[in-house]
Amino acid sequence: MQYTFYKYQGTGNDFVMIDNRDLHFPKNDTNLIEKLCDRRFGIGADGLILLENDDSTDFRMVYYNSDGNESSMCGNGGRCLVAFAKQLGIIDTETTFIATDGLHFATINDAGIVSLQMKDVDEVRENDTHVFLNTGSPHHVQMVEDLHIFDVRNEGSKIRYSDLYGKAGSNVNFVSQTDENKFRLRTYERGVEDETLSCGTGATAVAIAMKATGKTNSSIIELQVEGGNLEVSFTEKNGIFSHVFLKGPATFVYKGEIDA
Ligand SMILES: N[C@H](CCC[C@H](N)C(=O)O)C(=O)O
Repeated sequence: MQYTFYKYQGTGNDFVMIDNRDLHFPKNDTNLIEKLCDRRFGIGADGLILLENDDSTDFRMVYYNSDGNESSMCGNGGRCLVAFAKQLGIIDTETTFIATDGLHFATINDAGIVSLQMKDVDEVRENDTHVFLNTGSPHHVQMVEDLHIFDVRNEGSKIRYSDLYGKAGSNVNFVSQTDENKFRLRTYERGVEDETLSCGTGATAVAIAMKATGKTNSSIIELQVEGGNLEVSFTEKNGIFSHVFLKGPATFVYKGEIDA
């Protein structure tokens, strides 16, 4: 079977995007999705995203990690999907779409910068070594020294598979503060089972966790990730974070055909 795909990346978190409005794609074929995401035997990506029709919004987002399994919300993938929808002529400069964690409003400017509204966060679980919260995907957040030489893959894997997070596991973010409202993070991603160059729900989780734990008083946070820079902004009232926006570039790389 031949598939047309579009490759996108958002601060180095990369995706195979497929226009599935005609529902031709075999959504339950885990092995096919894993192969398409394989960086040697396939196209190569951290995840695969289907754009589908929806009765009450501009489109539906269906997200798969590179292990081939459907998963929870992907912030960078959501931003790339907005750019893809514009490339297909489905939207112009703003949209509302539906994803596994609910509705998302987003805008895209002429420079391809996408600002994506993320779900509200009403629970930030703090303890002495780390913070846990869900920004559409589950995230463990902990401060580390010497982040630039930290063993993210091994240390992240230990936490992801630990008793802390049971069978479902969690994404794991390691953070250092570089200024009052600036942080650097590196992320071990569940379902990729490796460090990725960026994680949008992770950057969102780090920004909220840093505010919740008093590391910053700002509500506009700059995140340096391995693949670039993201901005997260929010409103906080009585421990509830709303109007949460994840902003950054979403870039079309190439269009291709693959027999698989
Ligand atoms: N690996 C995540 C989903 C993708 C998250 C990440 N790519 C993002 O940009 O938010 C999970 O299974 O929870």
